[in-house]
Amino acid sequence: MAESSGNPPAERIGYITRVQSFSACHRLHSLRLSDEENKEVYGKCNNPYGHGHNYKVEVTVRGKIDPVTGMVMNLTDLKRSIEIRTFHQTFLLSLPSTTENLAVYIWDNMAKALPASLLYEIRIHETDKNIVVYRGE
Ligand SMILES: Nc1nc2c(c(=O)[nH]1)N=C([C@H](O)[C@H](O)COP(=O)(O)OP(=O)(O)OP(=O)(O)O)CN2
Ligand SMILES: [Zn+2]
Repeated sequence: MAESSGNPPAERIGYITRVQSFSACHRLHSLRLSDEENKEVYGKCNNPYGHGHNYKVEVTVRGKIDPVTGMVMNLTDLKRSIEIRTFHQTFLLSLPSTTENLAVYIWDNMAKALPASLLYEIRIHETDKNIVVYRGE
């Protein structure tokens, strides 16, 4: 890539994303609702036998593109952080296993693994049509 001469380039902000897939079975159920209320709220997804999804999780970090390395962060390091922090643990079932709660859970784990303020977004594809985004708010 050609480099221009003159003033140094302005600070550039980039977003980089690593995708991780996994399969899991779940049942939507809240311990704070009665059996009847659970059926009412979650419908077929409250079936006691559960059902499975092929989840696709996108972890996006946001940061300055280092002028020397050309990277926001090394994607190989991001990959390792995701593998270590996120998917070798069991999702706590004290909460309903919605994709929203899963996104918050993954956010909280990734926040422990990444440099402060880099983590930008967790995006989960529960199915091709159901997508949840969490940005730590
Ligand atoms: N706000 C949320 N709503 C629902 C969630 C969730 O995580 N957050 N999850 C589900 C279920 O997990 C369910 O598996 C999804 O059901 P559905 O949308 O019916 O998905 P299908 O693939 O069966 O739908 P098709 O459109 O027929 O392909 C429900 N709600
Ligand atoms: Zn489901």
